[in-house]
Amino acid sequence: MQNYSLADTYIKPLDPAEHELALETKNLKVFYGDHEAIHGASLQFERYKITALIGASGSGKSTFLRSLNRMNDLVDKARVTGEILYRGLDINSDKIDVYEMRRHIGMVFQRPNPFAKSIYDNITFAPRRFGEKNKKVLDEMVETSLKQAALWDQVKDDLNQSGLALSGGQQQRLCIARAIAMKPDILLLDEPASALDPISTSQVEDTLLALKDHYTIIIVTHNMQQAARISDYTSFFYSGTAIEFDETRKIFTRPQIQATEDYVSGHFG
Ligand SMILES: Nc1ncnc2c1ncn2[C@@H]1O[C@H](COP(=O)(O)OP(=O)(O)OP(=O)(O)O)[C@@H](O)[C@H]1O
Repeated sequence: MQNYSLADTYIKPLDPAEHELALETKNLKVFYGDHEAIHGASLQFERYKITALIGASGSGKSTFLRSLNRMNDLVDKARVTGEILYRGLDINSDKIDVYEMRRHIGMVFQRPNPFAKSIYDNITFAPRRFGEKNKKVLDEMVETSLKQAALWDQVKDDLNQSGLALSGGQQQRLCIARAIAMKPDILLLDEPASALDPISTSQVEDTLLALKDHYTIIIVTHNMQQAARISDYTSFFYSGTAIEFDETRKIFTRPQIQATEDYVSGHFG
């Protein structure tokens, strides 16, 4: 594989006067033991937009994404430095209540992972744990989040069926519904469609496009067409560095950096 300079980067700045920011990282580094997997990423994420993180396997996309709601806290030997600014707070600080923060910054994983419970219980599990007991409120929450995840019409007649009885695409939309039941501001998705067939993938993409009205979405994807189809901004990661960040149409038509150009045009390596 050709070696590209990690110093050669282009990160388009988003002027906060014109672009409301939902989240921003400043010099974010992630270490696994002595290995520095992310080399000081400073990226901005605009509110109510979809930002795609692309790059070859091992370039650090998932590591970066996981750090945005401190999932790396759960990874042995992982250490994160730098700032992750959300509503003026650095969520990487020791003073942050991580469980409370994750209500605002939710995550959906690569493989659909519904609980072995009913559809209703999948969605109400976390809200009940956070103290919501009112049946009417919970019912509304189930209906709203299933509607937002474009699953309501398919499951409304049997909310007691097991989440595991749904198709893969439906399970992933149930996981999205479960994540948005907590009304987060930001949804992090790590290759949410990679385990799905093309029809389910397209349904999940439609769901994400519809969710953009209410949520800021940051998505890791290996699928270049998917990034081009659904995202407003794209960041290209190479060897632990956010090499380029710009509007998606620019990344795919006129990238500033050779490594990005080679990656998006399939001439990488
Ligand atoms: N739990 C871990 N422990 C140690 N090293 C890790 C761990 N997770 C990831 N890494 C290392 O960090 C680097 C970035 O990996 P990461 O999984 O973030 O890349 P990625 O771009 O998401 O890859 P993929 O597209 O294959 O998921 C790699 O060198 C990887 O080996």
